[in-house]
Amino acid sequence: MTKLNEAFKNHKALIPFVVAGDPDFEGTVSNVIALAEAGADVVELGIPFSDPVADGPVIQAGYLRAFDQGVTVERIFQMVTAIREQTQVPLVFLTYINIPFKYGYEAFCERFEQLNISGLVIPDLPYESRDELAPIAEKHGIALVPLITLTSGARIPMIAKAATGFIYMVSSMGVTGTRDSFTKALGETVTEIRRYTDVPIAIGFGIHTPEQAHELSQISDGVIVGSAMVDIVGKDGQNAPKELLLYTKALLTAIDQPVEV
Ligand SMILES: O=P(O)(O)OC[C@@H](O)[C@@H](O)c1c[nH]c2ccccc12
Repeated sequence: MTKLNEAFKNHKALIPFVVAGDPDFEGTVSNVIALAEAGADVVELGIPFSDPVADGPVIQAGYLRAFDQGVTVERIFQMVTAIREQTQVPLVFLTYINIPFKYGYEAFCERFEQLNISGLVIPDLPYESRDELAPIAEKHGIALVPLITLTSGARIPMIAKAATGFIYMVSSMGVTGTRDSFTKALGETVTEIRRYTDVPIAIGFGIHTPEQAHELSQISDGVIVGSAMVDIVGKDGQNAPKELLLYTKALLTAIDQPVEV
């Protein structure tokens, strides 16, 4: 938890997302190391799931490539062990609730703690259903990162007040995937969340150009970039680490730019 707070300290954070097991096990390890080397503040790793309701075509394709490699949760934990031999970059996992449910919440969170994984994002776990998992996550020092959408409305105070780690502000309606523009309502929602919590707010969904990363980091504490990263992995395969490094550096440079007046 503290590691995640530190990731946002004194600067805007960049959180790239890649799929665990894509293009293969060694490839994921190299990709995460490249992202950390480029300066990513946190890396978000997706556990492939068969029915990923919140994911668009690019990330679904990433999950399928990982399934082709025979990805399992156990194999992913081994992958993290290999990653941890080379980098202590804060890690957050994205997974659908069936995965930790089937593994067992206690055992799942225990593994997270052992592997120094800082947080968990679960898109199909509504705030109202978190009580079974939240105390176990907390006991193991894992932040259960809540998602707030443009339609969260009256539920914002309750979600924001209970948030730890950071808040995932979903930029737009629909599934993951790059977007060309963002609604002004986004800034208003971030301001609304701010009234209830000091926990950092990161915006994700749709961001792919350095300009967008810059623009959205100005109204938040950081940005999450997924589909654009997974697209690179899909296209460049074994060369992905180099491309991810360059792309991440370009995003970071844009985020660090002063605001134009
Ligand atoms: O792919 P995008 O549009 O850049 O969005 C981030 C996203 O990939 C990552 O955080 C994510 C992947 N799968 C998700 C499911 C739900 C919420 C978020 C996610």
